Amino acid sequence: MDDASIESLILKLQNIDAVKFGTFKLKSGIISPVYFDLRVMVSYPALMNQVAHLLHKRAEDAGVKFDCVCGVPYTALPLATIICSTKEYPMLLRRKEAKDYGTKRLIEGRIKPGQKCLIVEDVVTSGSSVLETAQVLEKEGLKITDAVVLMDREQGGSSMLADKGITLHSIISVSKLLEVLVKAGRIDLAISQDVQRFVEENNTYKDNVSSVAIKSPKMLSYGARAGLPDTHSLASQLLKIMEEKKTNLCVSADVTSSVELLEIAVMLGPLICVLKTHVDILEDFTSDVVSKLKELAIKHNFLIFEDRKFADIGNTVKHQYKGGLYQISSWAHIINAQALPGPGVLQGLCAVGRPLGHGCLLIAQMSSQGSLATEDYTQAVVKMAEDYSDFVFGLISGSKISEKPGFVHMTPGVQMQTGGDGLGQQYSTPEDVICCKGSDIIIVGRGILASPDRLKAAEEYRKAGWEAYLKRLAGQRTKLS
Ligand SMILES: O=c1ccn([C@@H]2O[C@H](COP(=O)(O)O)[C@@H](O)[C@H]2O)c(=O)[nH]1
Repeated sequence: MDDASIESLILKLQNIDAVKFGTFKLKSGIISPVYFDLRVMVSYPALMNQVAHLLHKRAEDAGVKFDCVCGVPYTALPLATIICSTKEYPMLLRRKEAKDYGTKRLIEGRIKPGQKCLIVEDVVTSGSSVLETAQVLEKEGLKITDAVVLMDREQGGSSMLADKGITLHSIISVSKLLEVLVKAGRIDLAISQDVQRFVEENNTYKDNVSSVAIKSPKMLSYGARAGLPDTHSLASQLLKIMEEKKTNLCVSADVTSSVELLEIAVMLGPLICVLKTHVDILEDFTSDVVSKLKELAIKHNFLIFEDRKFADIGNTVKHQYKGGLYQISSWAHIINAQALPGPGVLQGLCAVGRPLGHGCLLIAQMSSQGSLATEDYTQAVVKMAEDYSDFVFGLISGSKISEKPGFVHMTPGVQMQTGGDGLGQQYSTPEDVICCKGSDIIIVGRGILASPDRLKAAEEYRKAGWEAYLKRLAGQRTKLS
């Protein structure tokens, strides 16, 4: 879905008064500076068709496979109807209340238990309406794994649904809406900031997230954390790079050709703090490539992170890190490891990496749907990381989960819009990851690599990640004063 069609859709929605700014009392009693009334769309058939087409395309682009479609009552019902009639999917109709006569069914239509049903919604705030619909459908034996929505208010709905096994794919996020309206001169910056603050302060899920997540990240800048006495020297170097280059972006260079890998490093080097590699997917690896990568890392001041995910006994990982075809320890500043084997994995890696001044990130959580990392596991990983902080300098996680201010949290599964890739990957936005969840670095792969203009896309992610960090710092200052 290209930026131009999203921008034109946003402007059309504002033209028909589906987006309003002012003072609105919500159903919950909360006063909101923004209100979405997408019901008005029913009076604009061309727009209805366009939105229905985009919702279907969003699911298709994400590789979602489904057998039938169900809209959340009421505004999404006509949208689901258009999708079903134009693309010829069977539709299921959810009633809000069962009739007290006749069949008393909550779902109308032919139900085929075991089939996958795609849920369609107009606006998601907490995600509770999507979840309610999913639960009614599941009671009838249908499988619900994905939902598409026109507007994600970014107030925790996608995280809540992800925890329930439902990936939310949105067309427009509130951040995107504000960005477009400010750029078009339709609203001023003060209104945009007011809405952003409201969204951040009224996250319906932030207070309920995993008890492992640290709820109020300490108010220290990257630069200040770099200077703390017990910050690992590599973390300190990284935090300084971030502060100096104003970037918390790590690009995941998941490409199979060495030429392309080096092109990415040349082009995006100035915008990133870390370049992440999967060296074993290169079809033409030579030691010359990593030598050139090292030179580029010095030239553009970034660190190299080989995402090898070591996960064996100490003796084996020692050899895997130091030797073999790739000799990872000779060029990667950062590596990562699974904690599953126990501390031996770190002892083996540390024996090789520590004398070289390298560091390791322990994987506490994964971004993929159905990950087996439970809260207890994650907590045990945090403890192991802190116990080995002479080599481990941070964590791979979805949010800030360690209180240690010198620790760096890096989060994969980031794109401008929430959703998934059809193979289990789940995406959160830079704003959510950095500002709401308190992580430090966004790891972005296809969000940048799949763009026809990688430089422009990387700059957009750098900007979004950095602004989310500044907002986090500013928000904390406001709360303290
Ligand atoms: O939990 C994890 C751990 C690692 N990854 C890696 O990050 C990138 C993500 O790529 P996208 O194209 O942005 O989805 C990829 O290299 C993964 O191996 C992860 O996604 N989740």
